Amino acid sequence: MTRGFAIVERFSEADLTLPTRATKSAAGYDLAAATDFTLPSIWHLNFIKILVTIWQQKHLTDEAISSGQAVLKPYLVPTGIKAYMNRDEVLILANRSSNPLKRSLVLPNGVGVIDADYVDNPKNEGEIFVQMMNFGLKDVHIKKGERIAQGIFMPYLLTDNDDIDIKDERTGGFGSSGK
Ligand SMILES: O=c1ccn([C@H]2C[C@H](O)[C@@H](COP(=O)(O)OP(=O)(O)OP(=O)(O)O)O2)c(=O)[nH]1
Ligand SMILES: [Mg+2]
Repeated sequence: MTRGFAIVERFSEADLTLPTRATKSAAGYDLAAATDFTLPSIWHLNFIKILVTIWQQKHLTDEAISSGQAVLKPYLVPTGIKAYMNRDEVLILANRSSNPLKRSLVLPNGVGVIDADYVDNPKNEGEIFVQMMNFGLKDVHIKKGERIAQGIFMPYLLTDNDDIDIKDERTGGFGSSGK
């Protein structure tokens, strides 16, 4: 087994399909949403929410923001998919170029980096989530099975003095290795 995709346990009964490439020379494997998912427009803040946001900017601690208490935050769209690969490879998650153009959907992290040691981690089995924000005026309703991003497998290189004795094992994602 060199590299590939598998469905995570919690979606084993959900009839998901594994990512595929759309054309002969497409670099990216298209990843789809595992469930229906609504991405609210970032502009849909009513007056109260605007006040709350201003208040939060002043008073929320970093911990509260990272635990999801901020009003303006990215959403994590589940894919129900994990990716396995060789240790010296990485899956780069990129937006589909049609997403910003047609649906105002942006990946706030620019690209997602799916590490080889993310797969089967004890916290979420290595499920890939796509971070998204909707900069359009209307809410966007994503349907289960709709393609939302693409994953490109690539080799990565190490520096001369790389510390090959790193013993830390990945326990999750999204800040699991500390700040
Ligand atoms: O768009 C993304 C980006 C990352 N991940 C997962 C896979 C990746 O291996 C892990 C950690 O990502 P990264 O190293 O970019 O984030 P971090 O903030 O440094 O978290 P950590 O401390 O867990 O490394 O989170 C996703 O599912 N989707
Ligand atoms: Mg990291």
